[in-house]
Amino acid sequence: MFTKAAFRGGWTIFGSRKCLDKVRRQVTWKMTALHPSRSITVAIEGNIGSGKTTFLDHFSKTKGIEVIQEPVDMWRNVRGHNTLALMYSDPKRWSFAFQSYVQLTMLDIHTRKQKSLIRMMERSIYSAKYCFVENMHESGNMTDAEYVVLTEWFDWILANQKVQIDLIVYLKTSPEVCHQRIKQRCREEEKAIPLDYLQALHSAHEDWLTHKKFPTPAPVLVLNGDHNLSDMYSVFEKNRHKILLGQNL
Ligand SMILES: Nc1ncnc2c1ncn2[C@@H]1O[C@H](COP(=O)(O)OP(=O)(O)O)[C@@H](O)[C@H]1O
Ligand SMILES: Nc1nc2c(ncn2[C@H]2C[C@H](O)[C@@H](COP(=O)(O)O)O2)c(=O)[nH]1
Repeated sequence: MFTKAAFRGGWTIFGSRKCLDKVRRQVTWKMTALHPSRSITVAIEGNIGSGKTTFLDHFSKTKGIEVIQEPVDMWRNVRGHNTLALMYSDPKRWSFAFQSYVQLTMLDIHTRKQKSLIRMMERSIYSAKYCFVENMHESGNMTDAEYVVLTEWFDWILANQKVQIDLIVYLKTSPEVCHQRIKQRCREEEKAIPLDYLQALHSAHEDWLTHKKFPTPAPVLVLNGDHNLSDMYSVFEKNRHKILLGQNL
């Protein structure tokens, strides 16, 4: 560590005041880099099977980070009804009901009291609307009337509730890789997910996060999610300071 003398007599040890100021800036930046001055929320976005849970598991080991995974188990058991399975089995019939409940559960997460300085949440109310609801409406699985009712709810929530996020980490994983990983994970309800559904969801994420077809509520940090597991951990660590500062440096 730098001693007080070093700072006081900077010119003697560092050769010049300019050099000392540079060192001071670097030390200050390093010291704040892992401890933002206010609470921040980071949303991990990406296709099904893109590696979001793996990302969250990795950072859950860091002290001072609160991790909230997607409430999939709540969607699988709404007072005894598995709405996730219903949606996959008959999307035309169940997309609206399922997305209504997704929107409610995500709102609940966004508005929960934050337990740590840094909160990392799997997906957000934004991707539910801008990716999944858009895809269901475009694919004809949601009627115009259902779409506008969900949009009215969404617009009211944004106008009346605190659902802000400070950084979006976008795990950009190719649909083909997601498809392989979903098979590997073999979640019962997802066994029949076709590649073209993942391709449509990839386009929806790209439309939102890359082409900005819809507002992005925070800076977007794009990480290539196609690497193998050990390389992904290196990618996570290489970007740790950007992720924990809650901004795309
Ligand atoms: N980089 C990777 N390489 C190989 N398998 C991975 C990688 N990341 C995740 N997986 C595996 O793929 C499946 C889906 O990963 P997961 O993190 O659950 O994705 P998501 O939460 O985005 O759906 C899991 O079985 C997980 O162990
Ligand atoms: N139709 C929607 N499905 C959603 C939404 N959010 C998540 N999901 C599905 C996709 C997966 O089958 C499962 C968990 O997602 P992972 O990406 O974590 O595997 O839930 C949504 O808003 N609409």
